[in-house]
Amino acid sequence: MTPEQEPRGPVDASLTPRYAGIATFAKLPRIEDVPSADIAVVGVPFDTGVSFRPGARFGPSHVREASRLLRPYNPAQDVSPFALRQVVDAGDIVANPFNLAEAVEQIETAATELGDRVDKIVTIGGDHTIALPLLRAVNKKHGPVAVLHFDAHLDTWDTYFGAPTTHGTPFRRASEEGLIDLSASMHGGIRGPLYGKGDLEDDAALGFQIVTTEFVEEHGVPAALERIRERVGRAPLYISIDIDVLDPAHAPGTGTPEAGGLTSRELLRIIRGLADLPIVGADVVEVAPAYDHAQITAVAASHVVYELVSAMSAQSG
Ligand SMILES: N=C(N)NCCCC(=O)O
Ligand SMILES: [Zn+2]
Ligand SMILES: [Zn+2]
Repeated sequence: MTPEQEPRGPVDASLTPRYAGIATFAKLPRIEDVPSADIAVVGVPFDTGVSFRPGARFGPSHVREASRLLRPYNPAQDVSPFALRQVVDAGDIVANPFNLAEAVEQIETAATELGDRVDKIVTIGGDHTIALPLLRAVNKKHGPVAVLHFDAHLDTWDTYFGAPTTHGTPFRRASEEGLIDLSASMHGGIRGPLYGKGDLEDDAALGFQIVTTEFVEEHGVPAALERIRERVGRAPLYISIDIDVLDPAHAPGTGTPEAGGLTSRELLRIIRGLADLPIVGADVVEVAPAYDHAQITAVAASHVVYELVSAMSAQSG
């Protein structure tokens, strides 16, 4: 690589204090500032699809603020993602807060266009509704993908107040549209009260399998990873992470918190254990800063994004 071809990394924290300057993700360059990019982090500030507490529209900027402290070498994966690939912050996708259908189209269009410019995208939400247009965009590029979905919630419910497109329904809609390889898809970290037993039956009928939080507690991360890896195989993999998969102690800043979740340490270990899989895209959603304290949730989310980018960097190219 000639020096001009070398990726432009984050602002050097030994020359400019981390707390100075505008917060792009990890102080990385903006997409406009480099000739081309391999991996883009993009925000989708949108929360018109929520069933309970609003506020995830402020998630992207909150996660970027907390990402200032990330450093360029990731010892857990033995990789320097920002040196290996050109990683950029692609800013925020504009999504109409007053018209959910239009917003969903805007997100699909913008994610498709961005997907034409870069190899892989990690999206910061926004509420979980955005996974539907993101999967539509991914499907155009890769066909049906295995979906590994970490969440307290199934998000395969049918409708809320008659509305089919909400943050509780993206994986039902994506399944119906054939966007997902349902022979290789799985939920991780599911827990908490449901509307009825039928929720689980409906979910299984769609084709999903589940590794619950209880399974992780009972058998540990290695056993959970074994089940996940057996299920997803080597299919192109999309990872969707609802930050409420974490215990509210680890992620209070979210709209539909459920007690008894994973620790951030467990989630980070799980992602690291998937780092060699063909991850084609990912999202981290449902960070709602109004309920956060001391950036607890945003720090966790920023590290989750960092582990995803690290894993992708070893595969892109
Ligand atoms: N995707 C998230 N975070 N939550 C879905 C919860 C839907 C419900 O209120 O039942
Ligand atoms: Zn959730
Ligand atoms: Zn969710």
